[in-house]
Amino acid sequence: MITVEHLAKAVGEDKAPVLQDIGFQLEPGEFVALLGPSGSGKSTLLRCLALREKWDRGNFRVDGTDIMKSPFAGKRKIRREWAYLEQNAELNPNRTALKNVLIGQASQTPLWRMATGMVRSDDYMGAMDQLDLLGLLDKAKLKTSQLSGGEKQRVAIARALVHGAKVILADEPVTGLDPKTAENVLETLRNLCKETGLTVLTVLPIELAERFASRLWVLEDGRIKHDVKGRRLTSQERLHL
Ligand SMILES: Nc1ncnc2c1ncn2[C@@H]1O[C@H](COP(=O)(O)OP(=O)(O)OP(=O)(O)O)[C@@H](O)[C@H]1O
Repeated sequence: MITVEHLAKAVGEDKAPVLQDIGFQLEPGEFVALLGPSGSGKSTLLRCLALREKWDRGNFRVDGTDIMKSPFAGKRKIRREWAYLEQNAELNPNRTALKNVLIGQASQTPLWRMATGMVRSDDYMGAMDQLDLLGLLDKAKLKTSQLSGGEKQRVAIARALVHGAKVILADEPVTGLDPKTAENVLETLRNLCKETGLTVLTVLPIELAERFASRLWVLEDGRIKHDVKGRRLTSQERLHL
């Protein structure tokens, strides 16, 4: 269970308030789409939850751990168990897609493994399975510098899944993908949410959000103005989107 209360964040030199009072509870297995006009704070919210931004205020509890009050254990938990996927996936361009998936992110992998690139042979099959699931089997041996933006994003998702992420925070993961590939990626994530209890928070276009997410949040004035489960948005709720 993830609980956030009164999250506030101001940005820039003039300290413009972007997030003013964000609060929610999330159960394992939820697939949340963040919606809202440009500049409404969707990326800022994901970055705050990934602890890539310092919070100005707010309470944050994950599975009973108070993240703010136990900075060391709390932050380690988030860095190990949560994956944050930026709009431009952070991958090693000189290594293949497969190696990127196997080696993992700096926060999830022992240093010696990052440095040497050594992996256990039994990890190999799992990585190939995940690349296959995301439609990347034929790209596994290519360096990620040779992949498109969408392919890199899917490698980053495969990497998060292989390393057992419990929560994925993904900023516009299907932007730039062709419609069929985008649907495949979102269907994979949706199935993982249902079958494994993975939690996903992501920024998506509204059409895809309504088809794939189990919960829709509309951000406005620094708050979650609408929190909708199991249905589409009404015309009133989508007024400013
Ligand atoms: N580091 C920063 N310095 C100054 N302003 C910032 C910073 N980060 C974000 N902002 C501003 O905060 C506001 C919210 O930005 P954010 O990227 O979170 O919005 P968004 O809803 O994700 O927008 P979009 O849909 O266009 O990606 C914007 O006005 C943005 O310019």
